Amino acid sequence: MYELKVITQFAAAHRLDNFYGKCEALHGHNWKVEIFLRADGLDEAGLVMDFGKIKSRAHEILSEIDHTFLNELPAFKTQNPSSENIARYLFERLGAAINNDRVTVSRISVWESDNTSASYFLAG
Ligand SMILES: Nc1nc2c(c(=O)[nH]1)N=C([C@H](O)[C@H](O)COP(=O)(O)OP(=O)(O)OP(=O)(O)O)CN2
Ligand SMILES: [Zn+2]
Repeated sequence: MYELKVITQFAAAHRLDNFYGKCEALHGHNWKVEIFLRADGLDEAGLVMDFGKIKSRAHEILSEIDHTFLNELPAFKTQNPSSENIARYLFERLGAAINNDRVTVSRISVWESDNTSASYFLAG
């Protein structure tokens, strides 16, 4: 099994409803995003997938949330833009854009700070 990791980032504002603490208030983060891909085999170039293609797909999707107020986006109208929900959202969006019969987005980790992250990943 092969695994790739691409690190990217976005900046956005959010607040957490039903959270009784300072994160109820509007504030922002520079989120670091780790994208993990897995494949059993390689393509004819010996790659899981071109890093450039992964970065390009990620840029397209992250540009929709970069420098936004996450709570106002359709994806987060009915669920808090917590790091957990952002990780699942990006897992689903990037999976739809990248997965093929050989390659799978296997994990997304989003880091709100140097010390705190949340991940969504394929079980098993
Ligand atoms: N499991 C989660 N916990 C928290 C999330 C989250 O997305 N998932 N988010 C927050 C807030 O977004 C908040 O901005 C971060 O809070 P916190 O780490 O407590 O605050 P600081 O970055 O200021 O760090 P300190 O060093 O503790 O001051 C909260 N929790
Ligand atoms: Zn926050």
